[in-house]
Amino acid sequence: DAKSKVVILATGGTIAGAGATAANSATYQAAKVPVDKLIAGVPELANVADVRGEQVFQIASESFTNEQLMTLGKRVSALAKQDDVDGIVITHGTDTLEETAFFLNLVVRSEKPVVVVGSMRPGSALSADGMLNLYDAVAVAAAKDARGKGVLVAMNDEIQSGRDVSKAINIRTEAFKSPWGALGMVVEGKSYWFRAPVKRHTTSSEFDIDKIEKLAPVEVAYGYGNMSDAAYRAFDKAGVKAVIHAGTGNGSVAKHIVPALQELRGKGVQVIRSARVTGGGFVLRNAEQPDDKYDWVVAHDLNPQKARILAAVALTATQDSKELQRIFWEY
Ligand SMILES: NC(=O)CC[C@H](N)C(=O)O
Repeated sequence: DAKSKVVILATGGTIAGAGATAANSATYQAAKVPVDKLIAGVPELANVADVRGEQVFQIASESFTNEQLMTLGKRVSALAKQDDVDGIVITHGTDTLEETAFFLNLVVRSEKPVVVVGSMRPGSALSADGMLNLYDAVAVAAAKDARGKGVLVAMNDEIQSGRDVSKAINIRTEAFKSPWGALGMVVEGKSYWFRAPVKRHTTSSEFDIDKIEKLAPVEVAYGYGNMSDAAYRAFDKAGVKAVIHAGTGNGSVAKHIVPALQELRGKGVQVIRSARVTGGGFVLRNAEQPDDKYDWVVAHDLNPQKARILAAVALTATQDSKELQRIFWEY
């Protein structure tokens, strides 16, 4: 059997990090080690695929911009169209890995496996997790049964849906959780599957990175007791197309914030209710707030940062709040 051909696109993060000593598991510099060195560090990759690397960026992922998402997405899409590419792995900082994975899940029109991977400890640390995570990610990207399941995240022996997964812990290697559970596991280079996503993604998506030029500006404000409307007024001045309200409980909105949000909506800004409560529920429409009356949108089960990604993509195609709500139900 010919081995699968997998391209590793490196963007930085802790998986490319280096610390002063092996005891530095948490204090180190991210985005230091080039992709060829990452690949050379795991000779076993050659057992599961023919791999080659490309250095796309060398950054910590909290600094990822919309322009960088676009650049990465267009590169993934171009590679996925090539006959000599069977799967793509993206090494990424963990802080915003969930956003990039969801973005690619929405806009890359390919059945080929796209697997995003990071690590919680730099390669220089005792019990570094990056090498096994990279091996697992390449093994999943090379696997035929990973095709058509949307963009995946392989971390800590688990295969997660890029749509659902979130960084939930900042220190432990079991940092990534999905409220709906992992899709499967990867053990010694073999994938084991237990469920598949039902939301629209990749080949069943109406969005296509090849046809998008610029993402819409969307900002997020966090809800809490005594919240003021200052952030929303500032976002409005800055020219946003949508605001994500990371509301309390069921995406609830303090009564003294409602007038500012209605004012923004009146000017055409979309108001999207997400929630700071992310353990495994979803925001119910017309509960806590009259969304129909105010012409607001609910983010379904998407956390605020994922809701930002979907809104930034969807608003390249429509400015209609009903369409936007349909998209939030379907993706
Ligand atoms: N574990 C990590 O990758 C975190 C490092 C850095 N903050 C980043 O997201 O790139």
